[in-house]
Amino acid sequence: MATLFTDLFDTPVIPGLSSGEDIVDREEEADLIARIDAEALSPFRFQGWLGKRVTRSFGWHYDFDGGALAEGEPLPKWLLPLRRRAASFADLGEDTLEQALLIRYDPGAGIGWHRDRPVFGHVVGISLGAEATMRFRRRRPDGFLRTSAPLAQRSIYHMAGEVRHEWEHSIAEMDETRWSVTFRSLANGAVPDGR
Ligand SMILES: O=C(O)CCC(=O)C(=O)O
Ligand SMILES: [Fe+2]
Repeated sequence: MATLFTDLFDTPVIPGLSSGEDIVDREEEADLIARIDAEALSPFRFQGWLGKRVTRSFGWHYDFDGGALAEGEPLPKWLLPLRRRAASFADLGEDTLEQALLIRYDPGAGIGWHRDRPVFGHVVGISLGAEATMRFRRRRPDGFLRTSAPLAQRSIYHMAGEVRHEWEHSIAEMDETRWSVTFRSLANGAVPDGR
């Protein structure tokens, strides 16, 4: 199946990265955006800095200030049908996507270079509102290998394997508002009591 992230020969641009278009329709998109905006979103905190994007997580909360994973509030009911679709797209059991992160990027907000925390496993993201470009880079002895992929409105992506663990990703500041919902599984051993 050809996806946004495949080349002419249907090879993923980066192994482990796949995407699909129109995972929700326009009406569902408008409803999800209203639901996200109705949640108490707060500026992303990182080691004392406040980011421009606003976020809220459910299921598990990774505290970037303290560097710890903590159990959070359960996923709200309105997110469950979207999680079901995300899990089906990524061929995962829906219960394995234990964390949900809501983000709103107001104009001028983006997300800097990072790899998602190792306590998480699969990352499945849904893009709402303005289209963005996700940039990818991987360090090589002689510099960075770079590529990018469009995050179309109402599309979904899945990061696992190489793209998830070997590459960093970022989104440049945008002029228009974008919302995303990302679902994550936990990595094996992320929770000390072994559950
Ligand atoms: O907004 C997105 O789709 C990506 C967010 C992201 O990279 C993250 O939360 O780690
Ligand atoms: Fe990320």
